[in-house]
Amino acid sequence: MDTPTRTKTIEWQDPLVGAELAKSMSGLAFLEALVEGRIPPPPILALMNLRAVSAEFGRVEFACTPDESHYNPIGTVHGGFVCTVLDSVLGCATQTTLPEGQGYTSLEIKVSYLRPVLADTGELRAIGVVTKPGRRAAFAEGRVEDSEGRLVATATGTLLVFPH
Ligand SMILES: CC(C)(COP(=O)(O)OP(=O)(O)OC[C@H]1O[C@@H](n2cnc3c(N)ncnc32)[C@H](O)[C@@H]1OP(=O)(O)O)[C@@H](O)C(=O)NCCC(=O)NCCSC(=O)Cc1ccccc1
Repeated sequence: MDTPTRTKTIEWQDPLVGAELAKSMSGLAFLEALVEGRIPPPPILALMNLRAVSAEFGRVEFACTPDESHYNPIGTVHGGFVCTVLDSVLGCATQTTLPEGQGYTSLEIKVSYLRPVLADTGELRAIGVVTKPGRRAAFAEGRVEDSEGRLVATATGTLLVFPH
């Protein structure tokens, strides 16, 4: 079938610069620097129109604007997009609780998709909160809301904490 091709251009910076800087900063200092644009944002943020809005100990807020390029074959934004947003805020909320020298990675995430996201949904707000920080495991929860404050998705997750 001959349908018109649509394109978009993504620009990003070397992701290893920020990853290296993270090793010599507390997690909160790193997230504050990301919010204030003092470190190069990881490429996934550009790919997903995602940005870090605020960070405090145990809590982060991100914003993103999905578009048609994020669609699945059933005419809505792919569930993996919303899951990735939630994985990001759960991870970054956990990072804010970590001292310098501690790293983390996601172990598992459970997402509930409450409302579909469409190309005209507009900006989404994602909030991640640490339910319980830990020396070895952290537990976090998150939610995504649309611009009218309607709940779009929720998640809970577990993260592994380890020395860099
Ligand atoms: C439909 C349901 C699952 C259940 O809804 P119900 O139990 O009936 O609850 P309720 O009546 O309270 O409605 C609540 C809200 O639900 C929406 N809505 C409901 N019915 C329709 C409808 N007929 N048409 C359109 N929208 C409908 C509507 O916004 C409504 O809000 P409102 O009250 O108007 O403000 C809903 O929770 C939902 O859409 N979740 C998101 C799922 C999702 O996006 N998953 C990820 C994408 S899948 C993927 O990517 C995987 C894949 C990959 C590759 C290839 C293939 C697949």
